[in-house]
Amino acid sequence: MSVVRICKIFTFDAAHQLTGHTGKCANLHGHTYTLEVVIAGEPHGPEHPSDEGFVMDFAQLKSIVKERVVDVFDHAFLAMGNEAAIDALRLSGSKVKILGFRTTAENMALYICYQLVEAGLAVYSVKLWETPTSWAEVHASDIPVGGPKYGVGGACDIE
Ligand SMILES: Nc1nc2c(c(=O)[nH]1)N=C([C@H](O)[C@H](O)COP(=O)(O)OP(=O)(O)OP(=O)(O)O)CN2
Ligand SMILES: [Zn+2]
Repeated sequence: MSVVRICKIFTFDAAHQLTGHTGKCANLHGHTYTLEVVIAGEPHGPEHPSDEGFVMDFAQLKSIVKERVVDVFDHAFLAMGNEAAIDALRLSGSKVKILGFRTTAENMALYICYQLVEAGLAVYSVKLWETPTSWAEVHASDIPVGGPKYGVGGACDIE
């Protein structure tokens, strides 16, 4: 049998702020993110009659990515943890997800990839489109055992 890669594509809307950035992204702003999740494996054989020919049922993949990532991030303020707006947003009842790292496309792709590996998926890669012209891609095989390193300046343990 041959290894085949399959992909499912998701979108979610979220706000973030790159505090300390010298450009426009230092402002609190939002994106409609597109997430491409690629799974690798050999298609099932006749011993799995329902899923024969599938690497993985797209419906099952959708359900896991939705629960672990999309539903967590959608319509949230994705925060490192030190943004001044957090308290006001929480007071107003807004959804805030503290990630503990600077919410660049690169760091978010690393985080998402690791979350999905931890969920038991045979992740090959994730690609996160932050805008229609900007994306970051992570190959699961490049993530160290124990999880991604986000950089000394990007870590934050504020909860
Ligand atoms: N390497 C990175 N650079 C930037 C990131 C990032 O996560 N990684 N993030 C931002 C901003 O958050 C925002 O995404 C702006 O990005 P940009 O591509 O510049 O957005 P535009 O709307 O200006 O895109 P155009 O297609 O060029 O109009 C900034 N940089
Ligand atoms: Zn942005």
